[in-house]
Amino acid sequence: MSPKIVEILSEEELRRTLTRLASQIVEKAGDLSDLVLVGIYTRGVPLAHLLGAQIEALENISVPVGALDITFYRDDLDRIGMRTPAKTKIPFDLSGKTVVLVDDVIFKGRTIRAALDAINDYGRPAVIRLAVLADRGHRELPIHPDFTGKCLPTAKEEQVKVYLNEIDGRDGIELIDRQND
Ligand SMILES: O=P(O)(O)OC[C@H]1O[C@H](OP(=O)(O)OP(=O)(O)O)[C@H](O)[C@@H]1O
Ligand SMILES: O=c1cc[nH]c(=O)[nH]1
Repeated sequence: MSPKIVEILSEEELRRTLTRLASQIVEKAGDLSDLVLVGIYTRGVPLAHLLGAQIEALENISVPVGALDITFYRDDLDRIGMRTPAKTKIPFDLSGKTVVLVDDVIFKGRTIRAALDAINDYGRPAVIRLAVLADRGHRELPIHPDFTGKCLPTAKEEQVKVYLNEIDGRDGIELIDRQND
């Protein structure tokens, strides 16, 4: 049987959600000249650029955007083995900055735990916040987003899939249930 797929956010809803997240970040970030966005590969990176563009449109200020590869900081690297080389691009010092980490989905929280570890290599930010497009619950660590696009109660075996035009050729979020697959 094919998996059951339910649309959670349409293209339009996803873009509207990004606009809201950008406004919330602006509202809470304090001095915008200290704000930097760091997207986590894979889809956190285009999301961080989209949020940066929205903030620029709202506030007429250019926010630095970096890209973080957390692969080497995962707590299961032994099990999954070495994958691709690090692609991190943070060509600015994070010391004293307000860093907003950006990812598409938060689930167990282990990716963000690794990201906090990785960020240490690029300076000591004044503050680190977390923005995600979808929070599907089931955390295994005490990590919670500060900015959430969509809170999505899910079953553990379901999958939340974010599609972004920049990578997937379309925008949207789907909930996928492979139980009867
Ligand atoms: O909270 P967690 O349980 O750590 O899960 C969340 C992470 O899982 C997905 O990444 P994935 O590892 O699938 O890699 P990808 O982004 O490169 O597809 C997602 O993009 C988050 O980064
Ligand atoms: O459902 C999930 C779980 C982790 N990461 C995702 O992108 N989706």
